[in-house]
Amino acid sequence: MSVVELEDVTFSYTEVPVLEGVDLSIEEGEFLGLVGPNGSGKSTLLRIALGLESPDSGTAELFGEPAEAFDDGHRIGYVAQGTTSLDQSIPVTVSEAVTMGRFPHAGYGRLDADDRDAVEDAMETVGVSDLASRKLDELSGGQRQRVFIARALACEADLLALDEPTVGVDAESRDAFYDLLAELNDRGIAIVLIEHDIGTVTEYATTVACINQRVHYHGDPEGFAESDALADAYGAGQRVLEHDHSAHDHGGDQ
Ligand SMILES: Nc1ncnc2c1ncn2[C@@H]1O[C@H](COP(=O)(O)OP(=O)(O)OP(=O)(O)O)[C@@H](O)[C@H]1O
Repeated sequence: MSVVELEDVTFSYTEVPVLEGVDLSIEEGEFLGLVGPNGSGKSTLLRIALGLESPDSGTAELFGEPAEAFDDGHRIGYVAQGTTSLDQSIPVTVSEAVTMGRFPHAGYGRLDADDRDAVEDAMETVGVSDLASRKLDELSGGQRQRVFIARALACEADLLALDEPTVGVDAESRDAFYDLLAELNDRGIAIVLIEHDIGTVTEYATTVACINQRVHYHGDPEGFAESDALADAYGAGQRVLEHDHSAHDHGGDQ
């Protein structure tokens, strides 16, 4: 069973079509990098895949169920666009935020020792244990990002969906964050990542989809670098490949 399955999806907000005839799937254990120019429909596609928006025509399924009716929300960790650059006060500590992720497993009742262990393990995995009592608004964008991932881990999410998660995050934290994603993917968590830096996508993702209203490429990162999809989707002549992906394979074997 696919984690995500989109078939012939068409969508528009106004009379201008945003997505047309989009077929795309994410399989268990896959790390899909979703790229495309500004305004090409990436966030919209992700929102449709997660059941947050309904297609005008076509179908969207999550774990084999219609995405819109999917009610096992704890199986998905979604980090929406702009999450790192929150500027409002968030009077919640790191440990409270991660604990919230555990509530579905405790039936929204009292957390037992196993639940508390799961919360500790999740904070440990992403390296935020020493920040447990800090408030979210006292953290850097990169640290806050890790907390969102820890919450998804405490949830035992099967899919992490991340929409430009490292905007506003410094380069070092950014690399560490993507290394963490690769590690989680190696443990079997499916990942879909929207990211503008194509070098990062081809370095970390196991599959790449390039969209601009329709799917211009869907396949392995190596094939993407050699295909005409970049020029097709972005317009000829635009230089978007920034790194040599072949030098940075994270060792995933999907
Ligand atoms: N709520 C909305 N109402 C009307 N138009 C919208 C809305 N949200 C997005 N759009 C338009 O739909 C198109 C696709 O937007 P979307 O955010 O999906 O693209 P994107 O590829 O994620 O863009 P970016 O890379 O710039 O974040 C854009 O032209 C955008 O202006």
